[in-house]
Amino acid sequence: MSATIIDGKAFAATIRGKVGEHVARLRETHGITPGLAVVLVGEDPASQVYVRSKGKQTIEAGMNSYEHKLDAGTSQADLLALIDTLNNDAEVHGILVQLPLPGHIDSDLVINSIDPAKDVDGFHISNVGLLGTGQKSMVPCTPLGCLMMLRDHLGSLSGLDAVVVGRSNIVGKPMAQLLLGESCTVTIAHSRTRDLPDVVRRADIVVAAVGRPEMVPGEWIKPGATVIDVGINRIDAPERGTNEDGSVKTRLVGDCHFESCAAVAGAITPVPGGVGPMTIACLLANTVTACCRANGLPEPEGLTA
Ligand SMILES: NC(=O)C1=CN([C@@H]2O[C@H](COP(=O)(O)OP(=O)(O)OC[C@H]3O[C@@H](n4cnc5c(N)ncnc54)[C@H](OP(=O)(O)O)[C@@H]3O)[C@@H](O)[C@H]2O)C=CC1
Ligand SMILES: Nc1nc(=O)c2c([nH]1)NC[C@@H]1CN(c3ccc(C(=O)N[C@@H](CCC(=O)O)C(=O)O)cc3)C=[N+]21
Repeated sequence: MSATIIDGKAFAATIRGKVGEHVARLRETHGITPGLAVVLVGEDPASQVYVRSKGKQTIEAGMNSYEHKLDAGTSQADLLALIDTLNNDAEVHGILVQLPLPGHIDSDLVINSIDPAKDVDGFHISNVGLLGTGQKSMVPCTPLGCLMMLRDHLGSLSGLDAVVVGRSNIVGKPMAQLLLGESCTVTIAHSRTRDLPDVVRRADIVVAAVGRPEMVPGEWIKPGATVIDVGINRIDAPERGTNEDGSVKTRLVGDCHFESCAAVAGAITPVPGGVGPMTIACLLANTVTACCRANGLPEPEGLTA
Protein backbone atom coordinates (compact mmCIF):
# COMPACT_ATOMS: atom_id res chain seq x y z
CA MET A 1 0.00 0.00 0.00
CA SER A 2 1.42 3.36 -0.98
CA ALA A 3 -1.34 5.92 -0.41
CA THR A 4 -1.42 8.35 2.47
CA ILE A 5 -4.52 7.62 4.56
CA ILE A 6 -6.46 10.84 5.10
CA ASP A 7 -7.63 10.60 8.70
CA GLY A 8 -11.12 12.11 8.63
CA LYS A 9 -11.77 11.06 12.20
CA ALA A 10 -8.81 13.05 13.52
CA PHE A 11 -9.51 16.02 11.21
CA ALA A 12 -13.14 16.05 12.40
CA ALA A 13 -12.00 16.10 16.03
CA THR A 14 -9.86 19.18 15.26
CA ILE A 15 -12.83 20.93 13.66
CA ARG A 16 -15.08 20.06 16.58
CA GLY A 17 -12.40 21.52 18.87
CA LYS A 18 -12.48 24.81 16.90
CA VAL A 19 -16.27 24.78 16.99
CA GLY A 20 -16.16 24.28 20.76
CA GLU A 21 -13.78 27.23 21.21
CA HIS A 22 -16.01 29.48 19.15
CA VAL A 23 -19.09 28.37 21.05
CA ALA A 24 -17.38 29.15 24.38
CA ARG A 25 -16.41 32.62 23.11
CA LEU A 26 -19.97 33.30 21.92
CA ARG A 27 -21.28 32.42 25.33
CA GLU A 28 -18.69 34.43 27.27
CA THR A 29 -18.77 37.58 25.19
CA HIS A 30 -22.36 37.65 23.95
CA GLY A 31 -24.31 35.24 26.16
CA ILE A 32 -25.41 33.30 23.07
CA THR A 33 -25.50 29.50 22.75
CA PRO A 34 -25.96 28.07 19.25
CA GLY A 35 -28.79 25.56 18.98
CA LEU A 36 -29.32 22.74 16.45
CA ALA A 37 -32.68 21.05 15.92
CA VAL A 38 -32.66 17.62 14.27
CA VAL A 39 -35.92 16.18 13.01
CA LEU A 40 -36.24 12.44 12.42
CA VAL A 41 -39.38 10.95 10.93
CA GLY A 42 -39.67 7.17 11.30
CA GLU A 43 -37.38 4.52 12.73
CA ASP A 44 -34.76 3.79 10.09
CA PRO A 45 -31.95 2.18 12.19
CA ALA A 46 -29.09 3.90 10.30
CA SER A 47 -30.80 7.31 10.63
CA GLN A 48 -31.26 6.71 14.34
CA VAL A 49 -27.52 6.05 14.71
CA TYR A 50 -26.63 9.28 12.86
CA VAL A 51 -29.14 11.38 14.77
CA ARG A 52 -27.83 10.05 18.08
CA SER A 53 -24.23 10.84 17.23
CA LYS A 54 -25.18 14.32 15.93
CA GLY A 55 -26.96 15.08 19.21
CA LYS A 56 -24.05 13.80 21.31
CA GLN A 57 -21.45 15.80 19.39
CA THR A 58 -23.60 18.94 19.42
CA ILE A 59 -23.72 18.83 23.21
CA GLU A 60 -20.00 18.01 23.49
CA ALA A 61 -19.27 21.18 21.50
CA GLY A 62 -21.23 23.18 24.09
CA MET A 63 -24.28 23.82 21.91
CA ASN A 64 -27.94 23.11 22.55
CA SER A 65 -29.38 20.05 20.81
CA TYR A 66 -33.10 19.68 20.17
CA GLU A 67 -34.20 16.29 18.89
CA HIS A 68 -37.65 15.84 17.41
CA LYS A 69 -38.53 12.20 16.78
CA LEU A 70 -41.81 11.79 14.93
CA ASP A 71 -43.41 8.47 14.10
CA ALA A 72 -43.33 7.15 10.55
CA GLY A 73 -47.00 7.98 9.97
CA THR A 74 -46.63 11.69 10.78
CA SER A 75 -48.53 13.80 8.26
CA GLN A 76 -46.76 16.25 6.00
CA ALA A 77 -48.87 19.05 7.51
CA ASP A 78 -47.67 18.20 11.04
CA LEU A 79 -44.06 18.11 9.87
CA LEU A 80 -44.44 21.50 8.15
CA ALA A 81 -46.02 22.89 11.33
CA LEU A 82 -43.01 21.73 13.37
CA ILE A 83 -40.62 23.36 10.89
CA ASP A 84 -42.60 26.59 11.12
CA THR A 85 -42.23 26.52 14.90
CA LEU A 86 -38.48 25.90 14.63
CA ASN A 87 -38.12 28.66 12.00
CA ASN A 88 -39.63 31.08 14.51
CA ASP A 89 -37.69 29.86 17.54
CA ALA A 90 -34.83 32.28 18.25
CA GLU A 91 -32.97 29.61 20.26
CA VAL A 92 -32.74 27.40 17.17
CA HIS A 93 -30.02 28.49 14.72
CA GLY A 94 -29.84 25.32 12.66
CA ILE A 95 -32.51 22.89 11.44
CA LEU A 96 -31.77 19.48 9.92
CA VAL A 97 -34.49 17.17 8.66
CA GLN A 98 -32.96 13.72 8.39
CA LEU A 99 -33.35 12.16 4.93
CA PRO A 100 -34.77 10.02 3.49
CA LEU A 101 -38.32 10.93 4.59
CA PRO A 102 -41.21 8.42 4.37
CA GLY A 103 -42.76 8.13 0.91
CA HIS A 104 -45.97 10.03 1.70
CA ILE A 105 -43.98 13.21 2.41
CA ASP A 106 -42.71 15.55 -0.33
CA SER A 107 -39.04 16.01 0.65
CA ASP A 108 -38.47 19.02 -1.62
CA LEU A 109 -41.44 20.83 -0.16
CA VAL A 110 -40.27 20.12 3.39
CA ILE A 111 -36.68 21.19 2.75
CA ASN A 112 -37.80 24.38 1.02
CA SER A 113 -39.99 25.26 4.00
CA ILE A 114 -36.90 25.57 6.24
CA ASP A 115 -35.69 29.16 6.76
CA PRO A 116 -32.64 29.26 4.41
CA ALA A 117 -30.65 31.02 7.14
CA LYS A 118 -31.21 27.98 9.40
CA ASP A 119 -30.72 25.39 6.63
CA VAL A 120 -27.47 23.93 8.00
CA ASP A 121 -27.70 21.06 5.46
CA GLY A 122 -27.55 23.60 2.62
CA PHE A 123 -30.34 21.79 0.75
CA HIS A 124 -32.83 24.69 0.40
CA ILE A 125 -33.14 25.96 -3.19
CA SER A 126 -31.88 29.40 -2.11
CA ASN A 127 -28.68 27.91 -0.74
CA VAL A 128 -28.29 25.68 -3.80
CA GLY A 129 -28.64 28.76 -6.01
CA LEU A 130 -26.24 30.84 -3.93
CA LEU A 131 -23.62 28.07 -4.05
CA GLY A 132 -24.11 27.67 -7.80
CA THR A 133 -23.54 31.38 -8.38
CA GLY A 134 -20.56 31.60 -6.03
CA GLN A 135 -22.34 33.63 -3.35
CA LYS A 136 -22.21 33.20 0.40
CA SER A 137 -24.51 30.32 1.37
CA MET A 138 -24.92 27.38 3.69
CA VAL A 139 -22.73 24.66 2.15
CA PRO A 140 -23.87 21.00 2.37
CA CYS A 141 -21.93 19.23 5.12
CA THR A 142 -20.64 16.16 3.28
CA PRO A 143 -19.17 18.05 0.28
CA LEU A 144 -17.79 20.71 2.65
CA GLY A 145 -16.03 18.01 4.66
CA CYS A 146 -14.62 16.49 1.46
CA LEU A 147 -13.36 19.90 0.32
CA MET A 148 -11.68 20.59 3.65
CA MET A 149 -9.79 17.29 3.44
CA LEU A 150 -8.80 17.92 -0.20
CA ARG A 151 -7.50 21.41 0.57
CA ASP A 152 -5.65 20.17 3.62
CA HIS A 153 -3.98 17.42 1.63
CA LEU A 154 -3.36 19.12 -1.73
CA GLY A 155 -3.28 22.85 -0.99
CA SER A 156 -4.44 24.50 -4.20
CA LEU A 157 -6.82 22.44 -6.33
CA SER A 158 -6.61 24.88 -9.25
CA GLY A 159 -6.48 23.24 -12.67
CA LEU A 160 -6.78 19.67 -11.38
CA ASP A 161 -9.05 17.17 -13.12
CA ALA A 162 -11.80 16.13 -10.72
CA VAL A 163 -14.34 13.37 -11.31
CA VAL A 164 -17.38 13.11 -9.06
CA VAL A 165 -19.17 9.78 -9.40
CA GLY A 166 -22.80 10.37 -8.39
CA ARG A 167 -25.13 13.29 -9.10
CA SER A 168 -27.40 13.44 -6.05
CA ASN A 169 -28.58 16.78 -4.71
CA ILE A 170 -27.05 16.07 -1.33
CA VAL A 171 -23.55 14.97 -2.36
CA GLY A 172 -22.60 14.76 -6.05
CA LYS A 173 -23.96 18.05 -7.39
CA PRO A 174 -22.85 20.34 -4.54
CA MET A 175 -19.46 18.58 -4.50
CA ALA A 176 -19.04 19.38 -8.19
CA GLN A 177 -19.98 23.04 -7.53
CA LEU A 178 -17.38 23.33 -4.78
CA LEU A 179 -14.67 21.77 -6.97
CA LEU A 180 -15.59 24.13 -9.80
CA GLY A 181 -15.29 26.97 -7.30
CA GLU A 182 -11.73 25.75 -6.61
CA SER A 183 -11.02 25.94 -10.36
CA CYS A 184 -10.90 22.20 -10.96
CA THR A 185 -11.96 20.83 -14.32
CA VAL A 186 -14.99 18.91 -13.16
CA THR A 187 -16.70 15.85 -14.63
CA ILE A 188 -19.85 14.49 -13.04
CA ALA A 189 -20.38 10.78 -13.76
CA HIS A 190 -23.51 8.75 -13.03
CA SER A 191 -25.28 5.51 -13.90
CA ARG A 192 -25.57 6.43 -17.60
CA THR A 193 -21.95 7.47 -18.01
CA ARG A 194 -20.19 5.57 -20.80
CA ASP A 195 -16.75 4.11 -20.11
CA LEU A 196 -16.75 5.02 -16.42
CA PRO A 197 -13.33 3.37 -15.85
CA ASP A 198 -11.77 5.62 -18.51
CA VAL A 199 -13.48 8.72 -17.11
CA VAL A 200 -12.25 7.97 -13.59
CA ARG A 201 -8.74 7.19 -14.89
CA ARG A 202 -8.33 10.81 -16.04
CA ALA A 203 -8.93 12.20 -12.57
CA ASP A 204 -6.41 13.77 -10.21
CA ILE A 205 -9.27 13.86 -7.70
CA VAL A 206 -11.92 11.13 -7.49
CA VAL A 207 -14.97 11.64 -5.28
CA ALA A 208 -17.09 8.49 -5.16
CA ALA A 209 -20.69 9.00 -3.94
CA VAL A 210 -22.61 6.15 -5.47
CA GLY A 211 -23.87 3.85 -2.73
CA ARG A 212 -22.46 0.68 -4.30
CA PRO A 213 -20.10 -1.31 -2.08
CA GLU A 214 -16.49 -1.30 -3.33
CA MET A 215 -17.56 -0.44 -6.88
CA VAL A 216 -14.42 1.52 -7.81
CA PRO A 217 -11.37 -0.78 -8.13
CA GLY A 218 -7.74 0.29 -8.02
CA GLU A 219 -7.44 -0.35 -11.79
CA TRP A 220 -9.60 2.73 -12.40
CA ILE A 221 -7.37 5.05 -10.36
CA LYS A 222 -4.65 7.18 -11.91
CA PRO A 223 -1.41 6.61 -10.00
CA GLY A 224 -1.01 9.29 -7.35
CA ALA A 225 -4.63 10.51 -7.50
CA THR A 226 -6.49 11.62 -4.37
CA VAL A 227 -9.51 9.44 -3.64
CA ILE A 228 -12.38 10.65 -1.47
CA ASP A 229 -14.75 7.80 -0.65
CA VAL A 230 -18.17 9.10 0.43
CA GLY A 231 -19.95 5.75 0.30
CA ILE A 232 -21.32 4.20 3.47
CA ASN A 233 -22.42 0.65 2.75
CA ARG A 234 -23.16 -2.01 5.32
CA ILE A 235 -22.35 -5.47 3.99
CA ASP A 236 -22.49 -8.96 5.50
CA ALA A 237 -19.26 -10.04 7.15
CA PRO A 238 -19.67 -13.75 7.87
CA GLU A 239 -15.96 -13.90 8.77
CA ARG A 240 -16.88 -11.89 11.88
CA GLY A 241 -19.34 -14.55 13.05
CA THR A 242 -22.95 -14.10 14.11
CA ASN A 243 -24.90 -11.86 16.48
CA GLU A 244 -26.81 -13.13 19.52
CA ASP A 245 -30.00 -13.36 17.44
CA GLY A 246 -28.24 -15.62 14.92
CA SER A 247 -27.99 -12.94 12.19
CA VAL A 248 -24.65 -12.59 10.45
CA LYS A 249 -22.38 -9.71 11.55
CA THR A 250 -21.86 -6.79 9.19
CA ARG A 251 -19.18 -4.22 8.40
CA LEU A 252 -19.02 -0.84 6.69
CA VAL A 253 -17.34 -0.40 3.33
CA GLY A 254 -17.10 2.54 0.97
CA ASP A 255 -17.81 2.88 -2.74
CA CYS A 256 -14.11 2.28 -3.46
CA HIS A 257 -12.29 -1.00 -3.06
CA PHE A 258 -9.95 0.24 -0.36
CA GLU A 259 -7.00 -2.15 -0.68
CA SER A 260 -6.63 -1.95 -4.45
CA CYS A 261 -7.26 1.82 -4.58
CA ALA A 262 -4.79 2.49 -1.77
CA ALA A 263 -2.15 0.60 -3.74
CA VAL A 264 -2.21 3.17 -6.58
CA ALA A 265 -3.66 6.36 -5.12
CA GLY A 266 -1.55 9.14 -3.64
CA ALA A 267 -4.04 9.55 -0.81
CA ILE A 268 -7.36 8.02 0.16
CA THR A 269 -10.04 8.42 2.82
CA PRO A 270 -11.00 5.25 4.72
CA VAL A 271 -14.53 4.01 5.52
CA PRO A 272 -15.31 4.24 8.37
CA GLY A 273 -13.24 7.13 9.70
CA GLY A 274 -13.12 9.31 6.58
CA VAL A 275 -15.92 11.45 5.20
CA GLY A 276 -18.56 10.36 7.75
CA PRO A 277 -17.08 12.04 10.84
CA MET A 278 -16.28 15.15 8.75
CA THR A 279 -19.95 15.43 7.77
CA ILE A 280 -21.03 15.73 11.39
CA ALA A 281 -18.18 18.13 12.25
CA CYS A 282 -19.25 20.36 9.33
CA LEU A 283 -22.85 20.26 10.54
CA LEU A 284 -21.68 21.68 13.88
CA ALA A 285 -19.54 24.24 12.05
CA ASN A 286 -22.51 25.31 9.91
CA THR A 287 -24.63 25.71 13.04
CA VAL A 288 -22.07 28.09 14.58
CA THR A 289 -21.85 29.98 11.28
CA ALA A 290 -25.65 30.28 11.12
CA CYS A 291 -25.74 31.51 14.71
CA CYS A 292 -23.08 34.17 14.04
CA ARG A 293 -24.88 35.38 10.90
CA ALA A 294 -28.22 35.50 12.74
CA ASN A 295 -26.65 37.72 15.39
CA GLY A 296 -24.66 39.95 13.02
CA LEU A 297 -21.38 38.66 14.45
CA PRO A 298 -18.19 37.84 12.53
CA GLU A 299 -18.12 34.28 11.24
CA PRO A 300 -15.76 31.68 12.67
CA GLU A 301 -12.57 31.41 10.64
CA GLY A 302 -11.60 28.13 8.97
CA LEU A 303 -15.04 26.60 9.39
CA THR A 304 -16.69 27.80 6.17
CA ALA A 305 -16.02 27.01 2.51
N1 LIG B 1 -20.26 9.92 4.54
C1 LIG B 1 -21.34 10.67 4.59
O1 LIG B 1 -21.40 11.58 5.38
C2 LIG B 1 -22.45 10.45 3.65
C3 LIG B 1 -22.44 9.30 2.91
N2 LIG B 1 -23.41 9.06 2.00
C4 LIG B 1 -23.27 7.84 1.21
O2 LIG B 1 -22.83 8.20 -0.09
C5 LIG B 1 -23.39 7.32 -1.05
C6 LIG B 1 -24.16 8.12 -2.07
O3 LIG B 1 -25.21 8.79 -1.43
P1 LIG B 1 -26.29 9.67 -2.24
O4 LIG B 1 -25.59 10.67 -3.07
O5 LIG B 1 -27.29 10.10 -1.27
O6 LIG B 1 -26.91 8.51 -3.18
P2 LIG B 1 -28.00 8.52 -4.32
O7 LIG B 1 -28.53 7.14 -4.37
O8 LIG B 1 -28.93 9.66 -4.17
O9 LIG B 1 -27.15 8.80 -5.65
C7 LIG B 1 -26.28 7.83 -6.16
C8 LIG B 1 -25.68 8.31 -7.45
O10 LIG B 1 -24.81 7.29 -7.92
C9 LIG B 1 -25.09 7.05 -9.29
N3 LIG B 1 -24.87 5.64 -9.62
C10 LIG B 1 -25.57 4.57 -9.22
N4 LIG B 1 -25.08 3.46 -9.75
C11 LIG B 1 -24.04 3.83 -10.51
C12 LIG B 1 -23.12 3.13 -11.33
N5 LIG B 1 -23.17 1.80 -11.47
N6 LIG B 1 -22.19 3.83 -11.98
C13 LIG B 1 -22.12 5.16 -11.84
N7 LIG B 1 -22.94 5.88 -11.09
C14 LIG B 1 -23.90 5.22 -10.42
C15 LIG B 1 -26.55 7.41 -9.48
O11 LIG B 1 -26.74 7.73 -10.84
P3 LIG B 1 -28.16 8.15 -11.47
O12 LIG B 1 -28.37 9.58 -11.02
O13 LIG B 1 -27.96 8.02 -12.92
O14 LIG B 1 -29.17 7.21 -10.88
C16 LIG B 1 -26.70 8.59 -8.54
O15 LIG B 1 -26.39 9.80 -9.18
C17 LIG B 1 -24.22 6.32 -0.26
O16 LIG B 1 -23.40 5.20 0.06
C18 LIG B 1 -24.54 7.07 1.02
O17 LIG B 1 -24.78 6.21 2.11
C19 LIG B 1 -24.41 9.97 1.76
C20 LIG B 1 -24.47 11.14 2.48
C21 LIG B 1 -23.50 11.44 3.51
N1 LIG C 1 -30.62 15.78 6.14
C1 LIG C 1 -29.61 14.91 6.10
N2 LIG C 1 -28.34 15.36 6.20
C2 LIG C 1 -27.29 14.47 6.18
O1 LIG C 1 -26.12 14.88 6.26
C3 LIG C 1 -27.57 13.08 6.05
C4 LIG C 1 -28.91 12.69 5.93
N3 LIG C 1 -29.90 13.61 5.95
N4 LIG C 1 -29.21 11.37 5.78
C5 LIG C 1 -28.20 10.34 5.79
C6 LIG C 1 -26.85 10.84 5.34
C7 LIG C 1 -25.70 9.99 5.81
N5 LIG C 1 -24.93 10.80 6.71
C8 LIG C 1 -23.85 10.35 7.46
C9 LIG C 1 -23.33 11.05 8.54
C10 LIG C 1 -22.32 10.55 9.32
C11 LIG C 1 -21.78 9.32 9.06
C12 LIG C 1 -20.71 8.77 9.95
O2 LIG C 1 -20.36 9.37 10.96
N6 LIG C 1 -20.14 7.60 9.64
C13 LIG C 1 -19.12 6.94 10.44
C14 LIG C 1 -19.55 5.53 10.80
C15 LIG C 1 -20.91 5.42 11.42
C16 LIG C 1 -21.34 3.97 11.63
O3 LIG C 1 -20.61 3.21 12.28
O4 LIG C 1 -22.43 3.61 11.14
C17 LIG C 1 -17.84 6.82 9.62
O5 LIG C 1 -17.91 6.85 8.39
O6 LIG C 1 -16.78 6.70 10.23
C18 LIG C 1 -22.24 8.61 7.98
C19 LIG C 1 -23.27 9.13 7.19
C20 LIG C 1 -25.50 12.02 6.79
N7 LIG C 1 -26.57 12.12 6.02
